Amino acid sequence: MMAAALRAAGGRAAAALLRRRGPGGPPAGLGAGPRRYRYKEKWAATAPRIPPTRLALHHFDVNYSLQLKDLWPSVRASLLCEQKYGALLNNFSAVDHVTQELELLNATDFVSQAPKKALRWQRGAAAEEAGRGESRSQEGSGEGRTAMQAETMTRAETSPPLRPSISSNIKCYTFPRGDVTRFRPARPDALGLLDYYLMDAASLLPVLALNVQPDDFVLDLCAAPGGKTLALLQTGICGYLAANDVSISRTKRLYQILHSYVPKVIRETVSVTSYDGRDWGQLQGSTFHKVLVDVPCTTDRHSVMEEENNIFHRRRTKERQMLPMLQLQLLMAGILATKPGGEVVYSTCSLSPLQNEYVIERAVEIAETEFNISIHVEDLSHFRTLFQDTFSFFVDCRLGELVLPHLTANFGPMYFCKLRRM
Ligand SMILES: C[S@@+](CC[C@H](N)C(=O)[O-])C[C@H]1O[C@@H](n2cnc3c(N)ncnc32)[C@H](O)[C@@H]1O
Repeated sequence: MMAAALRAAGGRAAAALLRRRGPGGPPAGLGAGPRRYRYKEKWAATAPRIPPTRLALHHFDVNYSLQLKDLWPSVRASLLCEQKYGALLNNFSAVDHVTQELELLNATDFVSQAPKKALRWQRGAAAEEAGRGESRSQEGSGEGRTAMQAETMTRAETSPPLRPSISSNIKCYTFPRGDVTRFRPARPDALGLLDYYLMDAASLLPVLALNVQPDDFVLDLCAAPGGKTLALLQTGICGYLAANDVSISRTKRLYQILHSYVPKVIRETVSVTSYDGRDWGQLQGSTFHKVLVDVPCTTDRHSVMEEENNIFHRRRTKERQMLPMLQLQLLMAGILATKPGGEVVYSTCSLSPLQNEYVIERAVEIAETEFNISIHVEDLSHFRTLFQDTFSFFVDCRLGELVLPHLTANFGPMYFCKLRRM
């Protein structure tokens, strides 16, 4: 029975996976253990339980090695190592000296650093261009050449900043590449509001991609436990913020986070609901300037590390297989909730193309054919330039951007893609 299951599960990789016995693994004897402990297939009443983390890893070995090729072994190792966090500063907290404290530890705000780095990048490109111009016009006077270079440099400095205009109000500190220092737990101020929120720093990228503008009506369709809702509130410019999540228990955690980080007057402006997000398009269609659709997914890092609440548990197979459908329905609802001209950011914390790019492609197609809505997939490739010092990006996405876990920058996975409703 086990041998048949192994064959069905995909042969060599599964066998290799099962040879190594990890914590909570199947009984000894599946692999190279002493002969007397070997599992006697014909005597066993039930097949040994393979832990969901092991099933997840096997599933990823089979699928992601095809997608990521040579990159997979290092991404795999990173998924199995301690992840890095970022400290999202709470602008509502009155704790003093947090930034000084973090900077003394050598942490930097990767959000505010990005435009500076982009400017340096633009200057570098301009200098290169000026250098090329110089070698083209050998005959120009020294003075003339300097003036031309200066003009090119000034143009670079005054040229519009790389899109998006990164919201300067969001501040998130991270330690440099290769530095695995941990942040201390958050501390309360005199009113009990915590000074920062620890989160996967890559989770901020979908919020930054949303590029909230003053007075925007914003919908966070799958909001709990609330890290991204909190980041949206840190911009301080939402005209109206609706935070929805179908799960009542997770919505309670969202309330707790709002309570721990946001003053009452601001909290009360957030509309928290527990609808099935798939119905939202019909409830409040064409209403929002910006919609975040941060869908349930295989949460790849969690799936290889935690047995509890693991979507690779055998009893959740059907639910897992149905995820791309649920994701598509949620994205469609998000598109329908957006005003014409408004924007949707879709995100997952999975590497799976089936949950990422295929969902986008299907949604664009369905919007066009069934709702007569044309969608433009926005280019976010400048994120790779802006944030290359902090995150490792996969360069081969067709649509959207994907942060790959890396041993020196162990954030993600995080896929995000921005759509404009025309
Ligand atoms: C990836 S989590 C969201 C994380 C959240 N955005 C954050 O940053 O903290 C996905 C969420 O989708 C919610 N969800 C699942 N199905 C849903 C549905 N049909 N409608 C709305 N929310 C749903 C889950 O309860 C879960 O909280």
